[in-house]
Amino acid sequence: MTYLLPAPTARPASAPKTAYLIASGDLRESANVGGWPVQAAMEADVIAALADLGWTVIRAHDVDPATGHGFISSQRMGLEVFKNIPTDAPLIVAEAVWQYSHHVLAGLRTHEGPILTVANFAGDWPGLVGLLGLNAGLTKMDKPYATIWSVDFTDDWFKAGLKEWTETGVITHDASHVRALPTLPDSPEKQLGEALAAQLLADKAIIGVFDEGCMGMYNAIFDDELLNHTGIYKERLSQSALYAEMLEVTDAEADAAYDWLIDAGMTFVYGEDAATELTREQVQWQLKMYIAALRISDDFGLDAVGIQYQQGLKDLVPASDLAEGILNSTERPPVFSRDGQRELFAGRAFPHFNEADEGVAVDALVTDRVWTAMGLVPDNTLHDVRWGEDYDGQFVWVYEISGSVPASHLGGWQNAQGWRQGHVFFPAGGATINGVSKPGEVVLSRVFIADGILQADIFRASVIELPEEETERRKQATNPEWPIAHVVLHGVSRDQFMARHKANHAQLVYAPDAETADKALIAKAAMFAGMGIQVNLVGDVTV
Ligand SMILES: C[C@H](O)[C@@H](O)[C@@H](O)C(=O)CO
Repeated sequence: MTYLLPAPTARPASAPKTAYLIASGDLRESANVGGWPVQAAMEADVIAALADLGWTVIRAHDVDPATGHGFISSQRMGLEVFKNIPTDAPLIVAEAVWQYSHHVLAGLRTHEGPILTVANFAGDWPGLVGLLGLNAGLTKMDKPYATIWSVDFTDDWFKAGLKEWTETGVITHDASHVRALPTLPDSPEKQLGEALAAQLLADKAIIGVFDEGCMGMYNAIFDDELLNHTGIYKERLSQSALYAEMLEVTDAEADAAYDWLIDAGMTFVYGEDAATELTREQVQWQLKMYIAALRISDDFGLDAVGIQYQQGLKDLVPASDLAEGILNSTERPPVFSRDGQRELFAGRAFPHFNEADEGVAVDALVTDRVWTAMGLVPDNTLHDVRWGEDYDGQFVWVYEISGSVPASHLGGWQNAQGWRQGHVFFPAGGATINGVSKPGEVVLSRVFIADGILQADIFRASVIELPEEETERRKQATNPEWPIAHVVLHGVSRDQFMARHKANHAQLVYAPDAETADKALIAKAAMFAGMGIQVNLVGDVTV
């Protein structure tokens, strides 16, 4: 018997001083088309910088005349593109937009040549967010890569880094700001963190995930075999069930939640045209989602919940952000059981992890428990690490999540404005919780997978106030409909942060003052460590 054996795919041979370039994109064609001009300009800059070093760049996939953009827009397309790349060729992944990492991770996993990820340090599209998400995915996969970024690709730091990559396949970054958590001296905070960890390990907790794997964020999927050792288990839920539950919520119940928000001072910027403007009907669906999410959380005895939204639900109902920000707020409209007899999770925030990011789930749950036990307001949120620039001699980050923060971060519901989500990302609209995060002392963190284990980076920062014109400039330079925080990291430079951070998100929680923030950080670090998570202190941290 003879069988017809598949012939191995013929790939081109690599050539000296020649790199291939690919660009991972969004699944939403509106975002790919919108972001393409910025991507094309960035790629030209990168190619010019390599030409100065005597290198040639071959783009491994063309601009598609049908769509008008040159992004890899699905995992399948990624597989096809990789068939045209020599397995040992130097490979550049260039990103000026938010991208779905899984479009390219399959190809990158088996690529044998040196890999460089590069982004423009710019705010107009979430390219830095995309870069950080991709790097975190590669880190989780244990795949070596080099990474770099630049405002205009002409600065000496960028040029030196690029040269190093062409010569060695790596780029060395300064990691002197990171240290392992030392043995903590005994303190009430250490004891609290350890006791909370022991309780979690013994009694266990459940995070409810409405559809895992949002927007290609491989880094945000935590394998059960790693997660369960921390005491946390997943309840896998379907967004279809959430939608079905939303249909059961009455208008009167959603109206009551709306009236609560209005009484608390929230305002909404309404228009007429639902295709591009916010309508009361969109908000009604968002409030039904809020109520439905809490009812399902009650049904399953959840300790935290995450809604993916961005695939599936985005074509069905308005954005999840309003519901998410309300859930993460201690002060929120009451929600009752279906029979109206019991108020659900009364008097407390219910931790929600946006974009079903399971690193955020672990962090939100821990933060909620530590801050609550210390008598502090536990309201916490993820932010996209979006961009930043110097202001008045210090680097001020733009932390900006795509739609929601707890209202307390804005100083209260009276400072929260519902703006319509942009139609490029959110066709069905819905209100954001827009505003400017109040100045104050914060603890930042990120739980991530590296070296095959769960790790947590934990660091201190201040949210500062900037003049109104500067805030407005930063909002207009990014997405003005999204809430912004002006973040100054303690003892961490821009490039140290970019090189080290292994996620597109960072978790942020306030403390009333610096001393309390330092103490709460210790309790949080002790709890993470007690859960078996490797803790790293980043920047100036007092322990
Ligand atoms: C709408 C956009 O895709 C955003 O959702 C994206 O930038 C992220 O939030 C990624 O974390």
